[in-house]
Amino acid sequence: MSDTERSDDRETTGVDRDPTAVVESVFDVVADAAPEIRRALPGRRVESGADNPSGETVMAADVYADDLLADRIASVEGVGEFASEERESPADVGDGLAVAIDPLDGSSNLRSNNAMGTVVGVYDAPLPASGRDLVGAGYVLYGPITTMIVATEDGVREEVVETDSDAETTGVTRTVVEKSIELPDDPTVYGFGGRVPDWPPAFESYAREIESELKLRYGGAMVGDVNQVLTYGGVFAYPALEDAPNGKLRLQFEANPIAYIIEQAGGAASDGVQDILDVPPEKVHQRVPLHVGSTSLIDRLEDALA
Ligand SMILES: O=P(O)(O)OC[C@H]1O[C@](O)(COP(=O)(O)O)[C@@H](O)[C@@H]1O
Ligand SMILES: [Mg+2]
Ligand SMILES: [Mg+2]
Repeated sequence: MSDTERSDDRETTGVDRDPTAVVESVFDVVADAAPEIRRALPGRRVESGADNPSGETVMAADVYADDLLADRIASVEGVGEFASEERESPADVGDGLAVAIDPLDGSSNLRSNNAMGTVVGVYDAPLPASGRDLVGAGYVLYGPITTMIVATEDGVREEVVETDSDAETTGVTRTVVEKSIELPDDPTVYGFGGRVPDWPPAFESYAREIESELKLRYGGAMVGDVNQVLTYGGVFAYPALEDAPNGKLRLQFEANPIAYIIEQAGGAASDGVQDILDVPPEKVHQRVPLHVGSTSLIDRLEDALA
């Protein structure tokens, strides 16, 4: 397990309630909302007409998931700040920890009916925060089965999330199916985002080596692609591109939570030079190149990009 200790000179949120309980309450909210979000998808595979703060098209399902989670997370005792990929600025919602979400990750997969997810990071610091301030992170994967990966300082677990009734908010059952996930020793899969002609030459050379060793698994939703790496070992990247040196994914909502999860499972995460968790937070919607997976493959990536 990697060292995710925070240094003492950074600002904390000064949360009153036991932070561990707050984190689990946030996970409860996200898990309880998952079946509702899943049920809401069929009629919301269309554009909402708005762009988000990153300048991307917002789908109707993005709006639905964002509204639902914003209200419920803001009501959790011990949550003081709420931010979303879909909202310009963080909202002050009381005293306590800061929660950052990607309400629907991979929503361009709605039309083609492929995997999507919900990502959440809980920080003990005002946003934008360092990944070292994360006290928990997780994601829901809306695949053939709805699963949730939850990471805390105690490790990483996988739950299956099910409903046993058609009721809107009742009947959600969570079953832990993996108590302590560790990346497998022998990596087998890789998935890299962006168009190949847009990759910087050093990344392309690395990719050529990796594709001769591992099997390609790329589905266009970070959560789905990262879950393949968590399950089988390997490497996922949305790298720097020639015309987008910071890549596509957002530090607060996507890269930090995923890096925390993968590192707690014994893997590594890098922006190409340094651990993602050490990337200085500058803006809420800041983008960062993301490379995560088996430690040996991330070490090689950093050597290749040096
Ligand atoms: O369509 P591309 O360029 O392959 O990008 C896919 C990447 O963009 C994302 O969809 C961005 O996330 P959002 O859907 O939350 O904006 C990631 O899930 C995924 O890794
Ligand atoms: Mg996303
Ligand atoms: Mg999203």
